[in-house]
Amino acid sequence: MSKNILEVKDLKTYYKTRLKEKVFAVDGVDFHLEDGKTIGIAGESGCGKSTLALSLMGFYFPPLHFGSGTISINDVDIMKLEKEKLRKQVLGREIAYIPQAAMNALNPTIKIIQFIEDIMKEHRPELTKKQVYEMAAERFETLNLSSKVLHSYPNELSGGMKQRTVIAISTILNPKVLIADEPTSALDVTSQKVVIKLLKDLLDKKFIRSLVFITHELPLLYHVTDEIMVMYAGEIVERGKAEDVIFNPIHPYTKKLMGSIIVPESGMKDHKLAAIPGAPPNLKKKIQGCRFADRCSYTTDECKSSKITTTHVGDRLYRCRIDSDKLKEWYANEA
Ligand SMILES: Nc1ncnc2c1ncn2[C@@H]1O[C@H](COP(=O)(O)OP(=O)(O)OP(=O)(O)O)[C@@H](O)[C@H]1O
Repeated sequence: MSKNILEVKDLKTYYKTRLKEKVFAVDGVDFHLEDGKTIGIAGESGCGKSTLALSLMGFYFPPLHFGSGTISINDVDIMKLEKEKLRKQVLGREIAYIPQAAMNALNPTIKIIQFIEDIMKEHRPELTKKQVYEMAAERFETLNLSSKVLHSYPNELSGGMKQRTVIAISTILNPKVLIADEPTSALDVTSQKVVIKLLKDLLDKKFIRSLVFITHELPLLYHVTDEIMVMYAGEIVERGKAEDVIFNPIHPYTKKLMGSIIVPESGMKDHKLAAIPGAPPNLKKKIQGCRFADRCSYTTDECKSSKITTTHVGDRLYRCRIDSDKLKEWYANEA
């Protein structure tokens, strides 16, 4: 087994609102990512995916606060690092993050090359402007992006090209892990495919070693990541090999999530679409029992009152008190 590049233990992070209320957005998350592996994080809007990504990067700026737990990147506990060390030694170099809608946040008055020059000034000050340009041009060409893009302003680029450019800039220091938050949303299908191809190229060419891909479109991950974690209401409710989670879900939430999404895969064309009834719980309140209980078809009184733990079945885990064989039997009877 290879070493964990990312390891998170019982992580709890929360937002403090202006009314001083706490929103427990990441509530006891455990996970690890092996060096060289890719993982997807899926779940409905508001289940805590982006907050988990921010938390992994140590971006604790109000209203987001660290509660408890540990986050280790390449064996370094980032919560024990000074802010300056974290910024200079870990962020960008060990781990890079592309936030949601990053392509729209590029300063429109700055040429693409200048974003790269700014990164290099901080991390590779020994390089001349010419060397930075040559290095950037080579990287862009290797990734099938014209080096002409370096002379462009962000607004001169199409949406898809802007997103590929953001990804190329964010990975210029060859970080070990890239966390990409919804990198394909708001793009047309062709651009989505090109962005996914770029992420695969980055992995193949070893510019990055591991990838965390966040999306609300669970089936998309089938083509992208080795494994999938499903998040619901601040918790990880299921994890397993991408194919298993998509085609053979255990947790009733994963099952419902798959049932609510259009799946272009062959063999799944006949599946009936159904929205998940109700809404996720209010994360301002401490929740007793299963967080999905109010929306689940199989809920019993015990689900609402008992402490729900994580069950491991081989390399699969799920957070439901009902036995996986029983759940599968019910799903088969319903099909
Ligand atoms: N700045 C904030 N202040 C207070 N609560 C917040 C803030 N940002 C997010 N939240 C809350 O934290 C919870 C998790 O939100 P988060 O954005 O992490 O979910 P998500 O799964 O990434 O959703 P999306 O796919 O829409 O980005 C939600 O209940 C959300 O309302």
